[in-house]
Amino acid sequence: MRTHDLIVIGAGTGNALVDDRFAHLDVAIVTEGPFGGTCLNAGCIPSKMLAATADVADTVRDAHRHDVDAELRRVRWADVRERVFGRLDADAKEGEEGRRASDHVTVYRGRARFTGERRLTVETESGPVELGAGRIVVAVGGRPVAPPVVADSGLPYETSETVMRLDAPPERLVVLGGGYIAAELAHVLHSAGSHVTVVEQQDRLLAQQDESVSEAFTTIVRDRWDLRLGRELTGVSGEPGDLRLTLDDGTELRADTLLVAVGRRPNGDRLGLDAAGIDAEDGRVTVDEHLRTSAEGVWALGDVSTAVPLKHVANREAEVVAHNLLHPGDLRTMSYDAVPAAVFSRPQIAQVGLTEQEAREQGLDYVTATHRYEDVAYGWALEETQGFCKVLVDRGTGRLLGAHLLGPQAATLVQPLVVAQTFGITARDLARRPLWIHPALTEVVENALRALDSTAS
Ligand SMILES: Cc1cc2nc3c(=O)[nH]c(=O)nc-3n(C[C@H](O)[C@H](O)[C@H](O)COP(=O)(O)OP(=O)(O)OC[C@H]3O[C@@H](n4cnc5c(N)ncnc54)[C@H](O)[C@@H]3O)c2cc1C
Ligand SMILES: NC(=O)c1ccc[n+]([C@@H]2O[C@H](COP(=O)([O-])OP(=O)(O)OC[C@H]3O[C@@H](n4cnc5c(N)ncnc54)[C@H](O)[C@@H]3O)[C@@H](O)[C@H]2O)c1
Repeated sequence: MRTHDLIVIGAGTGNALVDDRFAHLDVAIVTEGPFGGTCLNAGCIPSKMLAATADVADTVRDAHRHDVDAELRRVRWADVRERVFGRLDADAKEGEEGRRASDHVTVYRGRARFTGERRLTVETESGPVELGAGRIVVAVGGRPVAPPVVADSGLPYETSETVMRLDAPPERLVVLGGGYIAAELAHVLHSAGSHVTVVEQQDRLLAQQDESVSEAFTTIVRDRWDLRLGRELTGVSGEPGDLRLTLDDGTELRADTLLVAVGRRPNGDRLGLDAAGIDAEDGRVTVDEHLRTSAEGVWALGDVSTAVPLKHVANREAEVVAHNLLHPGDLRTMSYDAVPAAVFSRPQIAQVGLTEQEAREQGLDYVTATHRYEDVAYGWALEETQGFCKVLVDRGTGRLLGAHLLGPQAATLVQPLVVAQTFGITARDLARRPLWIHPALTEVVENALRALDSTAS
C-alpha cells in the first residue's frame, strides 16, 4: 500500500484545494474523470460559453428592435463546439500535466473506493492500486439521474455530460425536466436551430425560483419552446434518431434527441463509504459545519456533500476545508447564509436569499417591492420590456431577506444585493448611501430598493 499525507478524491473543486500551502505534504489526487471536473468539462463553463454564443445569435435576430437591419444566416455549431471544447479540453489536459509535473503531488487516474479507515483502492488502467493517508478529502461530485422510463427503454438519450458535444443541433429536441439545465441548454440549442419541447412535471418552469420569476420566465419562453407542463413521461419507444415519447395525457412527441435534465445525485453511493465509517444519506456524505465527515481525518466538499450544488459554493467549501486541514486548532465554519445563484438563459435570472413563497411559509413579516427594467433609462436603451428586480425585506429590521432578478445582466446585477445581505446592510442604506451610476442598469436595483419606502409602513 502506498501511503500519502493527504489524498484528495476528485479533480474538480478538490484539485483546486491543493495550492502552495500544501507543498510540504505528500499529496495524492485521485480522479476518474478529466481534471477540472464537471464545471470545466461538462457544466458551468461550456454551458456559459454556449449561452453567450446563443445570446449573440439572438441579438442578431432581434436587431430590428434597434432599427438595425441584420439577418442571421447560420450558427456554425461545429465551429462553436470546437472553439469551446478545443479550449476547455486543452485546459483540462494542461491541469493534469501541471499536477503530474509537481514533485509533491501524485496523480492516480481511476475510480476510487474505500476499503477501510482512510484506505482505498483505485482501479487504474494498469490494475488496482491500494492507497492510505492520514487525511482524505472526498470531492467526487455528482452525476445526472435518468428516470426508469428512460433508462430502461434501451433507447439512447443525452444528458448535460454529452449534449453539448453533439455533432449538430438536433432538429427536434425534447428536454425532460424544466430546471436549470433545461433553461440554459434549451436556450443554447433553440438558438442554434433546434425545435425545442420541454416536458416538466410541475406547472411552471424553474419552479424553485421566486413564483413571480418562475411565472414570468414560463410565459416568456412559451413563445419559443413548446411547453408540456404538469406532464409525466410514461413511455419511450421508436428508434435512435426517431424517438416516440408518450406523456401521461396520451399525447405522443417525436424527437431526434431526448435530453434528460431531471436533476443530479451525489456520487457517494459509489465510494464504499461504509468500509471507511463515513455516514451518508442516499449518496450524500454527511458533514458538520467544519465540513468534517463522521470518520476521523476525512473531509468532504462540493456536490457530494453540500445541500447547494453550485460551483461557487464548492469553491468556498474548498477554502474552508483547505484552511481546516492546515489549521486543525482553528477550524473555520462554512456559511450558507446568502448563497446567490443564476440561470444563464434568455432571459437571465438571478437570486439570493428567500423566495416570497418561502418567506410566506416561514410566517415572516416582510414587504416586497418590484421595479421593472422598462422604468429605468438603460432599460429603455435596451428596449427591454419584460425584466424586473424584486426585493423582499424584513419589515422590522429593514434587512434584505431575498432578491430576484429576471432580465439582461441579472447575474451581475444581483451582486450588490448579495453583499448587502451578507453584511446585514439595510435596504434603505443600500439604496441611499452609495451613489448608483446614472443611467446604468444598476438603477433597476436601486429603484426596487427605493420603492420599499412607499410599501413599508
Ligand atoms: C450543465 C451544468 C451547468 C452548470 N452550471 C453552473 C453554473 O453556471 N454555476 C454554478 O455555480 N454551478 C453550475 N453547475 C454546478 C457545478 O458544475 C457543480 O456544482 C460543481 O462542478 C461541483 O464541483 P465538485 O468538485 O463538487 O464536483 P465535480 O466537478 O463533479 O468533480 C468531481 C470529481 O470527482 C471525480 N470522481 C467521481 N467519482 C470518483 C471516484 N469514485 N473515484 C475517483 N474520482 C471520482 C470526477 O471525475 C471529478 O473529477 C452546473 C452543472 C451542470 C451539470
Ligand atoms: N447556472 C447554474 O448555476 C446551473 C446550471 C445548470 C445546472 N446547475 C446545477 O445542476 C443541477 C441539476 O440541474 P437540473 O436542471 O438537472 O436539475 P433541477 O433540479 O434544476 O431541475 C430538475 C427539474 O426536473 C423536473 N423533473 C424531475 N423529474 C421529472 C420527470 N420525471 N419528468 C419531468 N420533469 C421532472 C423537476 O420538477 C425540476 O423542475 C442543478 O440543481 C444545479 O445545482 C446549475
